[in-house]
Amino acid sequence: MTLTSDIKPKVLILNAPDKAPIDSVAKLKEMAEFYSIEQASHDAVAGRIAEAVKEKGPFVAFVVFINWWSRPFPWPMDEALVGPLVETGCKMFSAGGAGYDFVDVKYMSSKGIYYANTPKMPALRTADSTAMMILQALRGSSEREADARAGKWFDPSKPLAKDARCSTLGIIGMGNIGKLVSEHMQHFGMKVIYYNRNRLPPDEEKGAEYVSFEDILVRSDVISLHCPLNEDTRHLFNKEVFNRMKDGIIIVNTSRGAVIDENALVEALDSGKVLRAALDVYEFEPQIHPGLIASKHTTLSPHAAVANETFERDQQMEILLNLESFLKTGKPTHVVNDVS
Ligand SMILES: O=C(O)C(=O)CO
Repeated sequence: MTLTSDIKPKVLILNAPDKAPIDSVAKLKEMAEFYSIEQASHDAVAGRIAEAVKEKGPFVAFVVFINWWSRPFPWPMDEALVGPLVETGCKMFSAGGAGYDFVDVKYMSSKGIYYANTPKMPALRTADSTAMMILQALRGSSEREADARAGKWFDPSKPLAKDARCSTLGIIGMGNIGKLVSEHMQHFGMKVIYYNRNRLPPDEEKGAEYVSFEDILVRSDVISLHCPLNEDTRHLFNKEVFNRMKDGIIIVNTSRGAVIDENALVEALDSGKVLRAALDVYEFEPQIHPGLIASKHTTLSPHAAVANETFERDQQMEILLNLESFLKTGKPTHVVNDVS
């Protein structure tokens, strides 16, 4: 579908793209008429959408410039939220983030609507943070820092830092982020093995070895998660799976918290089966399991792996590119469901 007509199509936005360069917004304002609503809870935003559709609709697209620092989020993006847009012919939704576990993509596909994500913005930022977290966990930096702050000098009776050059990194999920983490950690001398739904073409493996899920469990010294959260990956790491891993494994997660059963992880940390965990994401955000907070063997950050000075600008620009492509060609740049 190409949107060519003298009447400008209407686009509903949630929050303003306040960090994107003015000219990239101005360009789009020439192509479409924008109406905005503000971030709030799911039910409040559902009401605002229904009202906007009634008073200003119909809209061809709905794009969300989420404010990451402000709760509540309006998720899930489901029929109850966007139904009035769908019923009045909206054809494209987009929000920030590589992940889209908060979106009912099945519902959108059944209605022939695109959902477009922003896979480029988080890739390098998350991979950089993951590399830092792998090194922190290998070195036990949280324990050392806690000692230093408590006025204790180096305690060699505590497990010493593991040497990256003698360690194997198992990556679960070899998409954009997994590939960058593999390259980063090979620079530190780690052997990298990976598990993915499908093996990568050889020229994309770049030194990483494709292995079975079982091999990841028994061969890795560190496992880093980079898979999406879906029905197949929810609690992929549970008590039974932790038991099949090497003793003293290190777990790093910058993907989605619910890929791990947090109760099982806390138990595995307490028993020493898991030596350390470095986590950016949690099963019930923004809550962090008290057992993870209490453990001396965790390095924790509040879903901040992507968050640097430029990420909001780049994320907003990626959403605007999705919108621009949709307005020009009828199809956004990064579709997760190709309904064309
Ligand atoms: O890109 C995503 O999906 C994120 O969660 C950013 O941290």
